[in-house]
Amino acid sequence: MIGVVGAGAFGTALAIAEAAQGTEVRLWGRDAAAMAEAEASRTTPYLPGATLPPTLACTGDLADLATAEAVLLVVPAQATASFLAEHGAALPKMPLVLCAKGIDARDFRLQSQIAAAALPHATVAALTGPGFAGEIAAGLPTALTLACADGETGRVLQETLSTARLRLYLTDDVVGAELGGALKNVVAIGCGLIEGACLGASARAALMTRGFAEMTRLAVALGARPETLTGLSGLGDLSLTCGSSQSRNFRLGQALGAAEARPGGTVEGVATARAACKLGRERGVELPIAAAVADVLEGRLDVEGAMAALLARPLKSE
Ligand SMILES: NC(=O)C1=CN([C@@H]2O[C@H](COP(=O)(O)OP(=O)(O)OC[C@H]3O[C@@H](n4cnc5c(N)ncnc54)[C@H](OP(=O)(O)O)[C@@H]3O)[C@@H](O)[C@H]2O)C=CC1
Ligand SMILES: O=C(CO)COP(=O)(O)O
Repeated sequence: MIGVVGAGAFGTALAIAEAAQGTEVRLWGRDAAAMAEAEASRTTPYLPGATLPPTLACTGDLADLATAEAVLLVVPAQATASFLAEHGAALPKMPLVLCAKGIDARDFRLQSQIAAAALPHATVAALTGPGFAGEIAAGLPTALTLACADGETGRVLQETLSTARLRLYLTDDVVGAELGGALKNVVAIGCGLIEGACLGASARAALMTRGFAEMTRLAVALGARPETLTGLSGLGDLSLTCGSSQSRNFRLGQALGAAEARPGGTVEGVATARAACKLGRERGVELPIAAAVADVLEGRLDVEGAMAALLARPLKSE
């Protein structure tokens, strides 16, 4: 049995993908009444049109996950620390697969660092890469990165979690995989800003490419291997989210660029932009794009001002 903790769009999509091949899955959500409603109706407001497969059970009681062979943690990145502090002891002592994409804005820790501190004896892995919840739930072909420092646990998880439609590639570079997934959200907001402000496809390609260089610089300074960033979890997810309005990060940028109201929902790149700037300052890594995105998000610059600041930087070699 696979346990999934966090019953939003992505947690439910992963639960559906695993259960679609007949695996028993238990999906936990913090709102017991909403979970009872999902269990009865076989639907969820987070994924309109999706049907929960028969082997997927919804619950509001973490004790129902006690026999899970692995647990996927899919609460938003900014909630991981408080969730593990409150409920970590109730999770089964089985590998914990971290699925959120973000850096904690309070103490600048990665998800794996938060989990290691909260559950020092747990084996943790990260699941990241290009995949929209709606597409995964619909059974469309998707490839993701599974990162685990322990090779044998990683191989078992890769076998257990891969399905006919969801193909997991394995790496032991947890820091690289996590940072690819977290930092691409910041660049996706930037690309959305360009789209919303009608600054053109050329500007978007430039921001995406220079954003990728910036992601790699910071990730390597924090211990990642550069080739991890060229894989699914970095370049793969960047290319998905920097050009699709299915991405909430891209959509937020688009709305701000067009001077429209901010859409709601989980937009991980907002907190991560600020956290990345802090980590960059600490490590002496220049992050002009993350800084420009943070400046716009926090109202210090408008899109034109941010673009002017980027264009005025000294000319560089590539
Ligand atoms: N959606 C996608 O396509 C993808 C998302 N991700 C990542 O997955 C993570 C989750 O995103 P997503 O599922 O889309 O977000 P959603 O906004 O769809 O859902 C978030 C879920 O987390 C729950 N939640 C929030 N805070 C807590 C908490 N403190 N304790 C327990 N549960 C909590 C919410 O509960 P409630 O309903 O009660 O508010 C909700 O069920 C993000 O890091 C995102 O980057 C990764 C790849 C794809
Ligand atoms: O990370 C994602 C797809 O890989 C989802 O992107 P958003 O969080 O921007 O919607």
